[in-house]
Amino acid sequence: MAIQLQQVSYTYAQQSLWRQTALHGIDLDLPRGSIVGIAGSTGSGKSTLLQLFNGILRPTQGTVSVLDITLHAGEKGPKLLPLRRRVGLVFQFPEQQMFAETVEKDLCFGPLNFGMSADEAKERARRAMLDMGLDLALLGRSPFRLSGGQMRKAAIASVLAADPEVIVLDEPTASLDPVSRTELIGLLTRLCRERGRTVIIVTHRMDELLPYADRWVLLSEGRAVFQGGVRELVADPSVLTGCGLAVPDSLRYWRAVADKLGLHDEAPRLTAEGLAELILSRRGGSAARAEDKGAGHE
Ligand SMILES: Nc1ncnc2c1ncn2[C@@H]1O[C@H](COP(=O)(O)OP(=O)(O)OP(=O)(O)O)[C@@H](O)[C@H]1O
Repeated sequence: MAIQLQQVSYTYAQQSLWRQTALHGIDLDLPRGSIVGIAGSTGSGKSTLLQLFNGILRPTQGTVSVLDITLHAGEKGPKLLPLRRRVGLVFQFPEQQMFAETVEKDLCFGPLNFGMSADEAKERARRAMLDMGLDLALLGRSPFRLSGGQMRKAAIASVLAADPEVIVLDEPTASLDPVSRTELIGLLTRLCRERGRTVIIVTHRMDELLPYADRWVLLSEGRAVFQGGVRELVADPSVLTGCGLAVPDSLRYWRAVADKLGLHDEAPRLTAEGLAELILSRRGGSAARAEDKGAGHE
């Protein structure tokens, strides 16, 4: 497993009279080399949960195991640097993680801190910028003189530059244009499928991640009310509405088609292209005629 939580609770402001318990008794198993989507309504505890994964927050109860590092409630110890080296976290608000004078210094910070040479760090920074589709001319600019979308991309690039084994992202596509959103999900999918990285994404846009996620965790009022694959979500979308989420369009379309064509045992097709291909293949002759017509126009 990449990440395991056993009976984890987290309470903010433990020293004061006012306490807010954001997470209650969470058990989680997130497999290595998978893409995991985390969803839940506002205030359900998603950002708090992510911050437990790289030790920014320590559990107030229970145990968090990340790769081979285990953090127990109340424990203080020298485990944070190795953990942060292996688990990169992209914050919900990118300005919370950009702090250096220039974008380049920001992107080099992780690689240098983890022992790379200056040249290696600069090369990593350059590659991460290109992966994120950012102009290299921005390397010399202050992160605070970037547009919202550029800053989000630079914040993601600063995590990718350190090449962590587990990449955790809090609403990474917010403030990105539709093309950049698709490209980012594509890049993260490749990092998972081709390089074995574990990718964990909090999202309010389930539709864009549904075709790629291996597993979903749904949170409601600080509790993990669902853990499973897309087939389970398709079978019972009421788990979504039960925690205040709308059923994503792609799930609704798939259910409508599967009901009509009696395809309940098929793997859900959650992209427009996948669904269209399936419908056409079921219509057989009509599909062939449509192709013939298309060829006739060439
Ligand atoms: N620093 C903090 N101090 C006290 N309470 C906090 C703090 N941060 C979050 N909370 C509370 O913890 C609960 C969970 O917050 P969290 O930010 O984890 O939710 P979320 O699911 O990420 O929400 P959103 O979708 O709005 O980003 C909320 O009730 C919130 O008010």
